[in-house]
Amino acid sequence: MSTAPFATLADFKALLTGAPGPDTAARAAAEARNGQLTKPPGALGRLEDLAIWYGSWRGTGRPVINAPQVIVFAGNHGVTAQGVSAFPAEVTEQMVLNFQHGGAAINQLSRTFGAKMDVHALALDHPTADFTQGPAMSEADLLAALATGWTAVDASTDLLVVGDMGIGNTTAAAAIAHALFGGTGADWAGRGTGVDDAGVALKARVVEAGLAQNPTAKGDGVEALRCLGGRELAAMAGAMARARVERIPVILDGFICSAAAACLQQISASALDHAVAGHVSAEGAHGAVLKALGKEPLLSLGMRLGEGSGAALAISILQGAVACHSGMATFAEAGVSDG
Ligand SMILES: O=C(O)c1ccc[n+]([C@@H]2O[C@H](COP(=O)([O-])O)[C@@H](O)[C@H]2O)c1
Ligand SMILES: Cc1cc2nc[nH]c2cc1C
Repeated sequence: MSTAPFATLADFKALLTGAPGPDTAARAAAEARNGQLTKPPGALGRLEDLAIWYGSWRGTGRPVINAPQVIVFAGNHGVTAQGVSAFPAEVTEQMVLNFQHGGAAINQLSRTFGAKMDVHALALDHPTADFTQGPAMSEADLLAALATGWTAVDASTDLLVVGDMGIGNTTAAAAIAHALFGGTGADWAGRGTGVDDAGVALKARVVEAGLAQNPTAKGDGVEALRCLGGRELAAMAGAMARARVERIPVILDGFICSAAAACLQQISASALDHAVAGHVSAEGAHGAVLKALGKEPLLSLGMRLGEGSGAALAISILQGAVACHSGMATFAEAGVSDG
């Protein structure tokens, strides 16, 4: 799709709110099949739920995963002027080149699990405004970034991972979490790329200053994304929304991806029904965000890289779940006594 089917934020919200749910007949068929497979009931644990969930979104009781897509979105953040990251802002662009040359972790993980990987750099020469001074983005900026995400999703994709690259974006994600879930700045500020205790305390103050400067962001997913987010967060939200509308299952990545997802969930309570949490990252507040989203992470490996890396690793879990569900023999087929 070359152009997004929304021209206004109201259109975007309406698309998300009106998105179709999973296929209940496919779900019933998948559940029935799961009950006949050559294993004790429930013996594959959460893999069974995953396969049934996946089939319900793909509209089949016996699904396959043929075309996973990983999309990495990159953006620059004006809030880096506050000294909130352990790395300089130019690393964002340098890492984009690394992605394009195949040298990043996400390149290796995407290839390992057979996912197509795309990279979208969003106006890196024009960082968003420092949100301690005013809104990070205008409505036009937000719409453009949402549209970039929306159109980046291949129509043929059957499993989506969205990743982020943006020096300073753990501060943006913390500010979004503060806006949507309350608490204090310290509840959401973490080490990001590796700031020390003084750096975390500074981030907490910056997060609180951001919400004080942008009161419309409080409790409002669209305004939180516009005022406190960044272009890559908005593009991730746009891609996840497209996937929701097209019934493409999504694996959520870390703290930044989850903050973008939280904005969608605030807009529509069912906006993340097509998503599972790939992992819980080492960023201190990620677990609390996942809890607020009602998502139990598949993996907990101490990762805090972003790029979609934790979610890409979790593609393998879903592939395993779907392979068992769709490839195993039934008791009748295999001539195994079913007790
Ligand atoms: O995904 C996560 O949970 C995560 C946690 C910590 C850091 N990151 C990555 O590190 C960058 C942001 O860190 P920072 O310290 O610059 O805010 C950005 O490129 C993220 O992808 C990502
Ligand atoms: C080197 C580097 C790689 C990254 N990948 C995602 N965020 C990152 C941040 C840094 C600093």
